[in-house]
Amino acid sequence: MIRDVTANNSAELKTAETVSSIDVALSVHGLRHSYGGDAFVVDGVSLKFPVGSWTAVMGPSGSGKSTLLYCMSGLLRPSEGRVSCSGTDITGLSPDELTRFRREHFGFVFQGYNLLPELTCTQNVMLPTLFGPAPISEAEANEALTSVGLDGYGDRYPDGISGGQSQRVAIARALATHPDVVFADEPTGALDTHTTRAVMDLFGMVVKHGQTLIMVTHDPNVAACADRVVFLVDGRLASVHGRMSASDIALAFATGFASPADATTIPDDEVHISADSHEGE
Ligand SMILES: Nc1ncnc2c1ncn2[C@@H]1O[C@H](COP(=O)(O)OP(=O)(O)OP(=O)(O)O)[C@@H](O)[C@H]1O
Repeated sequence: MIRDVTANNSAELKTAETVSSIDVALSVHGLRHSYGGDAFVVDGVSLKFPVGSWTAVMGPSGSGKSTLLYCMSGLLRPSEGRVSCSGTDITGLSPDELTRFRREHFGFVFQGYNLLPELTCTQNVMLPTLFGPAPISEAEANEALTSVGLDGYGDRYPDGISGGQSQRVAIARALATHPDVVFADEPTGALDTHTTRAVMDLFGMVVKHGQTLIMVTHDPNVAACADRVVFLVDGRLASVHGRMSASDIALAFATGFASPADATTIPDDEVHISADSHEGE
């Protein structure tokens, strides 16, 4: 059953608390983005992401998922609205400040891995930190590779490893600086089912360690691993759910995202999430 994350019956309230009463890693208010002209591809999104939560952003092709992710992560400056992280409104930062902030607080995992072929796996993990104030050592990069199951792969080059291993290098690179928030855009889009499962297990570990994960995906099985599923339609929040099964997610797609009886559209700031969503994992 799709769980209504704003359900107001008492049983639900016992296991849920408002995000406003727990630590928030990232907060987005009134986000709108246009690539030019009057059309907003992200149109008035407000959400809060609790520390240590895992959110899947889903919706039809072209609904603005990637644009939302890029605006939230400071890769794209939104046309309107605020994005706050650790008490900083990142939409108010200068380009240099924003680059620094991203480097210190955010990690990124993309479908295409974005590994440089001329560099070894270790060097790829180290690379983003080399331009900042706290470059990581070779040993730290290798430790990050070990944490994603790639012990001994440091000297290999990207063209000598599989797609799944490449994605794990990309995840090691994203995690090496211990970012507060990891943004992932279709992180399993190019992976087979087995490797997808391994990447989801890794993400589960990341979240258990208190990092916050925000992931765009088309895959109901992948989204079913998240604590919360957010559906975007035409740049707007269609509905926000707690943990969903893959079949309920598929049903939501089939019925237009908000039709299932207990799905809900969340008002601006009042997003509820299960307080015990990682228990028993
Ligand atoms: N750089 C850009 N310039 C102009 N329009 C863009 C740009 N990037 C995306 N768009 C448009 O913005 C809309 C939303 O795109 P976006 O990639 O955010 O959607 P999406 O939901 O992630 O799509 P998909 O699931 O197909 O990846 C689309 O109509 C797209 O064509």
